[in-house]
Amino acid sequence: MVRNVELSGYKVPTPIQRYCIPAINMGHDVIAVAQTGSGKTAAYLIPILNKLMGKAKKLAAPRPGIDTPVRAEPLVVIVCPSRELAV
Ligand SMILES: Nc1ncnc2c1ncn2[C@@H]1O[C@H](COP(=O)(O)OP(=O)(O)OP(=O)(O)O)[C@@H](O)[C@H]1O
Repeated sequence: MVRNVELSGYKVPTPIQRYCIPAINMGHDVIAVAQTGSGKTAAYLIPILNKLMGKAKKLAAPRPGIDTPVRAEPLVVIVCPSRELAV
């Protein structure tokens, strides 16, 4: 995960990321407010992706002919205040 963040060109976390990423990694719920362009998206997506990595089997939907029990369920809900931010 850290390597991929570095490959994205992110060398230093923004202030909102510095506070949010450790808190989310510890399992806390977070409500954060910061101005546009301050890096809020990565502040929640980096720890979310970190938690989801390695859980592909759990995320996979059941498929016909495959005996291994797998299930599909939402693990993350991201709420946006407008349609434009969601697309
Ligand atoms: N740690 C970082 N280092 C360098 N660039 C970053 C970092 N975090 C985010 N960025 C870049 O800064 C830009 C703005 O980030 P982003 O759009 O995620 O901010 P935001 O706060 O979510 O904005 P908005 O309020 O519009 O949703 C993007 O191009 C993003 O790739």
